[in-house]
Amino acid sequence: MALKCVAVMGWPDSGRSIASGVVFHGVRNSNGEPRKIFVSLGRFSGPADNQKTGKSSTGNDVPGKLCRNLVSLPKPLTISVTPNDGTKVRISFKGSPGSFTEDAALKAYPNCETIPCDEFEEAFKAVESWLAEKAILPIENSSGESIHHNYDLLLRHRLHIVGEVQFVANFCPLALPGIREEKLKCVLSHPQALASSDIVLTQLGVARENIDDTAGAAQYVASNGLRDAGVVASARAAEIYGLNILADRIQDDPDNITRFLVLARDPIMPRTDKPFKTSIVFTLDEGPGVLTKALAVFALREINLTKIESRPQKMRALRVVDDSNTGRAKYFDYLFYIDFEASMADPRAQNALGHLQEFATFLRILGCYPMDTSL
Ligand SMILES: O=C(O)C(=O)Cc1ccccc1
Repeated sequence: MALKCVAVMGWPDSGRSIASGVVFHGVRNSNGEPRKIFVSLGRFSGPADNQKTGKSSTGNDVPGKLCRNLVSLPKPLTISVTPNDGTKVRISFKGSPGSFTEDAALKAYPNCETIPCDEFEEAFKAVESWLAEKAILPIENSSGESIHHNYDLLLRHRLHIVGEVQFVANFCPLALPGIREEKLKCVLSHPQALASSDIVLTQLGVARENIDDTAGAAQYVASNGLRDAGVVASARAAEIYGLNILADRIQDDPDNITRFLVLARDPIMPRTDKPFKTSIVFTLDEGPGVLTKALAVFALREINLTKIESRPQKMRALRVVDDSNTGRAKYFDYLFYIDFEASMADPRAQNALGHLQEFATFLRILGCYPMDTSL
């Protein structure tokens, strides 16, 4: 099997983006048809540079006054690249202003304009429709929980992973000014924030109510003047919605890290001068030892795996959109998501994926991006 790499560049002067990418040819499927792994594809970059949404965290459509000045700004990781025309990079995220996801966006892109969305799907669509240049979404945390829904969205959409952000969320109990923690009967927050703050919340003896957005919970308590309800949210949420910070870092594990992915319409060019990670998803035929064989393609080349996730697909069709954007219904027994520590510019990674493709029934590279080594 010959593995050929082709770098494709084109149309820089025509108002279109440079189509840059790496195509791996030479593999045939069981019907003898050629198959290829397509890493990336150029896109039209013209329209919508001045488009704005009505909903911007910097546009301040948010009620509440500043209350305390206890905000610890996240340490910059700065993947940050400001667009050439001097405008701020627009980053969509699910949640309200003051959420931890927005904190993560500001860590990586300190000067960005964040675009709050009601759902993860909307954050993807904001990028696809040019309302945002990037989306950011949580994917897993160091307690071992993965956000499975977001894995499904990665596959259903054709955005590329262009970065990761590792972020230690500082969970703070918040309440209306003048309310002491003994007065609280219940605490509202994202299930992950509630679960991670179990020891302190148990000591407080409060009921817990799940809301899928910590900052949204803060906004709710503030705007409804709830005197017997607190929230677990960020110090920035306290500032935005005019709540008091009752304590700091109440998480059971002070080092619990949440990992976020940054997505964009175009992939970034893989490099080898700094540590890169690659994320892939694939399916295998059923049979004894096939997963071992799949993992061996990395072990043989001494490529470290940082994540493996499997998602059963027995019960429902999944609409898969590949880079050619020809969506079709597919039924898989299992999807395997793997992150490995190598750049696609590294021949070891190219050979490993060429090898994997010899027996994988589906393979897509979700992105190749610099590792966040800031923590
Ligand atoms: O609700 C938020 O603030 C989020 O951004 C989701 C989340 C919740 C807890 C930890 C990390 C991200």
